[in-house]
Amino acid sequence: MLTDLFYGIFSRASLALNSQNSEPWIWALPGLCIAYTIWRMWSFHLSPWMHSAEVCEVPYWVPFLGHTLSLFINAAGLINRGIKHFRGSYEPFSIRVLGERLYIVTAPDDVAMVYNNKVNFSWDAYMEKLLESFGLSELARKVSWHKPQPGPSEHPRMRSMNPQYKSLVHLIEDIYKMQLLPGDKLDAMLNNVMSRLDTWLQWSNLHGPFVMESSSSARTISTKELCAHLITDSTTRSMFGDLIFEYEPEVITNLAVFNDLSWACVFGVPTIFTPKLNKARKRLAIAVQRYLETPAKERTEEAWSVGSIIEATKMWGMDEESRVSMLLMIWWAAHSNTINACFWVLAHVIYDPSLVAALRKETEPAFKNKDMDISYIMQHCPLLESTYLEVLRLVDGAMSIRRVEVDTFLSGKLLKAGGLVIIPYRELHQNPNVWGDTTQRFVPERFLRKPKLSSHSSYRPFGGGVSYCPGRHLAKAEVCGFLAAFLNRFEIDVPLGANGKAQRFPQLDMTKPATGITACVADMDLFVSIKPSNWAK
Ligand code: HEM
Repeated sequence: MLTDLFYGIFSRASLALNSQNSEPWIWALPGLCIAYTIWRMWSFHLSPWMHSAEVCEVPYWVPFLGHTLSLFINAAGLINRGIKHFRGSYEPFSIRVLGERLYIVTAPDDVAMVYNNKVNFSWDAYMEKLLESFGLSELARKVSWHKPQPGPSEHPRMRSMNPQYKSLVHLIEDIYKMQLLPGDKLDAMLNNVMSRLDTWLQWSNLHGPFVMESSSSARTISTKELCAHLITDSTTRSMFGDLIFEYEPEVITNLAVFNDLSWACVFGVPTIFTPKLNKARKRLAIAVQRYLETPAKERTEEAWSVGSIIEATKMWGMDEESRVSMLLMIWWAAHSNTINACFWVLAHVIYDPSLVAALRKETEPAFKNKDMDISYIMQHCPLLESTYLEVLRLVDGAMSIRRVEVDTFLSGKLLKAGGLVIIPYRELHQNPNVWGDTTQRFVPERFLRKPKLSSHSSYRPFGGGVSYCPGRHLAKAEVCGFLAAFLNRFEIDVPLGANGKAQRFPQLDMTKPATGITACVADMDLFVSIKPSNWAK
């Protein structure tokens, strides 16, 4: 009824505004004001009061547009505003983006329920969006969700490769889990990546575009470039071998551009606005295309998962362009977050000399031989692990997305079928009810003092439920191994900046929607001066 009244007043006012006669203006403006006031009263006061079981919406000024701009300009600020608007109750609330309602879930128990109930809250809808954003054709996406049936016409390899006859998307997820969850296949990949990182982090090998200045005894390093270069190189070679670098010598530069701008791809920004991203993507796609055309027997260094995914996409009859897009997506997932994690862990540690000393002491036994002992680092370095978990808590700006399949109550509030649920990690990781009054501070020993926090429902750097990151073990080895080797092999100093003042601690770039660990502001970096440590010379 109120809606009818609102539209009645609104259409009379619009008619008046469109009229040639100037007199109706006198009527039109107050009419519009009244209509607008009624709409605000109804939407944000009366309706929530009358329908108390429904999820309340954060007020906004412009109908339809709602919070669209705020979401893209400062998602964390918007969600924080929502939490404050509902007086820190952490009950589910909603925001409006281009006319659609998005449910924001931040209370630890609600988060656990969304992740655990994969029937009511589906991950597949978001995966479908991701496949589209990465460039899979409509037909390829249809093919990817198709569940094959056993029978005489099935591909001869189907039964051995896909004994449960899952859809291609779910088969690829399984392949990734087999590669990355603890077992022989993870060991093979982890040893491959770590031995490359170990080799890079020797004084005699540490040359590249990340070296800003160099003398025989010291080098100035851009840590941002260093992390990007070493992690991309080691991860990429462990996946595709050296062959991909023959097909595209500028792999590292193009992947850096792709990573920086991947948010635009994930959020479906039209390609006309992203020429730099398109160019980098095209170069990488050509390299992957050539890789796909290379016979399997010549792709001798590839990871088991890469070979399996290439075979599976062929078996499903996916078109070539979509196969390339699928591999690009997997390649991106394998290194983009790890680069940023490495950078932030390094930055937080280097600014704290007593932590540098403590971590050196703790990790030193892993370097008593020439090669780094990664199992020692993974199993016997609790302060390093705690530091890593604490940095992830502070810098992870990603969100999990699920679609509500069936009307479901969370904390007494009704989430309607068809709506999208967003779980924003930053807000989970800053919740003062969980993290106390030091929530904003870097406390390296936090997880050492309270180990249970790492499995708390409000700590989700790797997501949860069906999409719980299978790469978390590899990521931990890469970041912790990288840091331990850097601290043990080099004496490190933070020189003054170009302006003669102390370098500012790098800032998180909160102006772009994050797809994982938040990147550093584009024109900030952390330059360190390094010398070989005495024993490593
Ligand atoms: C610090 C580093 C990393 C972080 C913070 C991270 C974070 C995440 C998160 C939050 C998700 C779940 C997304 C969601 O629920 O919407 C995810 C999924 C995934 N991650 Fe990671 N990740 C990291 C490293 C890696 C690495 C090294 C690999 C592979 C080598 C990897 C492979 C994947 C894959 C394949 C998925 C999708 C899982 C699925 O569809 O079931 N990640 N990651």
